[in-house]
Amino acid sequence: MLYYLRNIKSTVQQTADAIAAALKIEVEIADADLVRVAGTGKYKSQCGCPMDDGFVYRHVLKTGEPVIIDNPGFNELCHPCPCKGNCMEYAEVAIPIRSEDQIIGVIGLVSFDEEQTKRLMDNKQSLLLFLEKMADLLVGKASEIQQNHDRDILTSQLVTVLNLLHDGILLVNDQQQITHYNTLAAKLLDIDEQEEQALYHLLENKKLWQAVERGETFSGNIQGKRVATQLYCDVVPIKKDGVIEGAVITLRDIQQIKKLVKAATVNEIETHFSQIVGNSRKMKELKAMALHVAPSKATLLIQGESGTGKELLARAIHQSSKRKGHAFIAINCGAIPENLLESELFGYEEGSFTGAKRGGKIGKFELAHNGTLFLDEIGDMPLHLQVKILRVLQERRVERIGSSRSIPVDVRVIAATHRDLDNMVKTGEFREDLYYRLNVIPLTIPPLRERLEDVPILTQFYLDYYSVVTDRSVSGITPEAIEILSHYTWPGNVRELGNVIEYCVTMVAGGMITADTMPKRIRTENKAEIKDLSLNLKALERETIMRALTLVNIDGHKEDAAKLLGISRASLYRKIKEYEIEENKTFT
Ligand SMILES: Nc1ncnc2c1ncn2[C@@H]1O[C@H](COP(=O)(O)OP(=O)(O)OP(=O)(O)O)[C@@H](O)[C@H]1O
Repeated sequence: MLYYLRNIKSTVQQTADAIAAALKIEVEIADADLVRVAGTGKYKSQCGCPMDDGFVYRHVLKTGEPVIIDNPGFNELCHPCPCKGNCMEYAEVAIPIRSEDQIIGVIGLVSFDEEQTKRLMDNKQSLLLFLEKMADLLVGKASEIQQNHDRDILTSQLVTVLNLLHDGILLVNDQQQITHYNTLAAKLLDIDEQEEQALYHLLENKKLWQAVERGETFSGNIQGKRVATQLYCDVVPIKKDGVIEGAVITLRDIQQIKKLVKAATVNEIETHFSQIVGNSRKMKELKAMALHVAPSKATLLIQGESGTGKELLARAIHQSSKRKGHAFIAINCGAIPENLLESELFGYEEGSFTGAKRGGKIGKFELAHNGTLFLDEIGDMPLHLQVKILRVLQERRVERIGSSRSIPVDVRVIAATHRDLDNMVKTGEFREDLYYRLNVIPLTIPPLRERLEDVPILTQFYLDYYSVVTDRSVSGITPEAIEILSHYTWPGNVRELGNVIEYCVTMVAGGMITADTMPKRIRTENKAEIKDLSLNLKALERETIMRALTLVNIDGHKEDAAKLLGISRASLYRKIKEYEIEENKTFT
């Protein structure tokens, strides 16, 4: 590292004065750029000036060797000097100021009379040793100043970085004293910068204090002592060569975390009952029922086939409840591997299992505090987790994996499934106690095939939606196409209908949706269905006619049979012929 004598000007001057006083001789000290940094006697007034004719010093700086000149003007170093022959100096000693492998300056002693010259020349060797010691002192001081300066810069860089962070940061020493904190920590904990700060003055939690003292990690909710705010803290110990030096504590305002969660879950998808499309009697009844139970605290179970809108209904219920200002957290129990599901739901403490994240993890129950937790596909929940869910529902507290601390949670659970839970209880696949707990208010969404009258309105809804989303307007849909949609069985329910309309809107691009532009499977199933239906109708008609003939006891009473059937005698004869009914057969 390169040190600069100009950074320790006053120390350099004090050193020059001390040498001059001790040796009664003039002293000048130059830096590596040949600028006089300090001087005594007649040189004092020339400090800060470049030494243009410092041929001797230039040589010392270049070679790193001391120089003694006892015959100024005759020494070969004096040859280029313009003052050669008029030199006022009697003798000179110059030694390098060396820092590691660099020369950072020169100390020069100059005599201006015989007496000074004698003193200089008689004690050459001890003088050189003395000057070397002085040079070392200057290097030591320069390095100390430079290191302080570098440390100050590093500190202010760190402070800037710390203050840019979105977490509060406390640095604590091994005595639990706070040595540094950023502005957010000062705000979160109400730190008074005049006071000396001990950790226990600011944060109320023995486990946290112990973790710092023992050099252990810690994560958890903590109450600030001077503020009402609940904080989420992480402690990471600082150790050097195995010795505890202190810790870094990060602080997050729990309300802020919740706001972020809410922003990510609520604002984006606010769902209202008006968004649940459907005017069929069954849907009207369902929506009325759901609207009625929405404000209550009751746990709900929504049953229905895939794609019938279970999550949509759950969101609408949340939005119509007092919890709407808080998070709606959805988790699909069937889509998460069994070994991860538990930690997703309940969270875990740091170090509770191999692979656990540093700082632990907040579970969905905690995230949904004050809000709604939507447990989709609850029928896929493993039995051992069903027990844990039941416990949370009963005790309204949750325990993270690896923690004995139970955290109070106020969560409304809405569960959903496409499976027959009633039957699963009978076969032992679903716990009866949990089933009854969840099924306080059951809501069943009918499959689309049981409310085909909703197909036209849903079709229009998706036509409008996908015209906007795909930016391709459609001029309309033919009655025949609507007819086909209305006769399809919709195994994938509303989701499938939405997909079909998206396909049509994309395919026709500005034109009319017709039967021919429908996906093939919809058209083919439909034709087969219509054929089936007409065959069924014919079979039914044949059977009814045969029953009527039996009732009136066949022979001679065809008129009565026609009356019973509400058709003319001629029609009855035509149909007997058409259906090849054997007239003399007795029908029982
Ligand atoms: N009545 C409806 N009105 C408007 N959109 C609906 C309706 N029902 C369902 N949808 C839409 O259909 C899609 C599927 O709905 P949702 O995810 O709520 O169904 P689900 O029953 O939860 O399905 P799964 O059981 O497969 O998760 C969503 O895009 C949803 O917006």
